[in-house]
Amino acid sequence: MYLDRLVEAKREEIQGLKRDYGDGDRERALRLPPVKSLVSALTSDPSRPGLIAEVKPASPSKGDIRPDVNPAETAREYEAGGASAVSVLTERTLFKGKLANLKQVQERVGIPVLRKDFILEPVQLVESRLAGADVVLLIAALLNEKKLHSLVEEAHWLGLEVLLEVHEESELPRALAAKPDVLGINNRNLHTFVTDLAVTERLRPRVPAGIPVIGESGVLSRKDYKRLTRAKVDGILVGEYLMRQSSPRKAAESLTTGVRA
Ligand SMILES: O=P(O)(O)OC[C@@H](O)[C@@H](O)c1c[nH]c2ccccc12
Repeated sequence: MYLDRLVEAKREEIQGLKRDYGDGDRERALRLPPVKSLVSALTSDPSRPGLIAEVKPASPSKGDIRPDVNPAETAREYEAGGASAVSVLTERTLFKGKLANLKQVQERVGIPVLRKDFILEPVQLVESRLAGADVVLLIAALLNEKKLHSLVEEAHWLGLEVLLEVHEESELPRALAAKPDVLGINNRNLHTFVTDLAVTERLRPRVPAGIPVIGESGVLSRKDYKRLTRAKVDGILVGEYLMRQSSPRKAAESLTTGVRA
């Protein structure tokens, strides 16, 4: 299964990181200026969800989407098109991302930047902060309760915000108990790749007030975007659809304008 292989490859990468990164790097990360808040970006206009637009060169289910994409240019276009935040895939093998894309994007946009990768160990949080992330993704299905808590805590120490992603209702209590900043409901089943917007519709009402919620994956049209808007989410994360349009700015604009909750 691809996810197992991916996690295994990450574990090897983490061994390398543990050799390369030391206390000095963590100290350096702790001294960085504050991040740009995704929570603020998503809650500033309660009348509509914020668009989180993703730089996604490829994916395990679709193969190449836009492997030659210029991440910084695309992110600037997303911002000009009204996006509230940018998500940058940094996973190399299946998503054809790289860590350097994060910094390039962060240096060119004024909106928060999310690092999308498979984070399993605290050293990856230091790496993320130093590479320019404002927010990191954690995936509930990959982390036990103890790991989840310690990663959220360390992320907060480092000044990062945390987007914690769930797909199953059974993951919700554990996810909320970890006190992430934003809860993501992934419409894509990570094992079968099947996307179903009904996942957000089903889980959204199960989340208590007080934490911003975003619907992720499977938005392939303005109609889909409107459907998730009706599910009363604070943000909507869109990757593939935006990457396939010739103008990322116009594509972002077409999703964000005239859509009201
Ligand atoms: O391209 P889509 O269907 O619009 O999906 C974007 C985003 O939600 C998806 O890339 C994603 C959601 N959770 C993830 C976890 C790892 C890698 C990727 C993801």
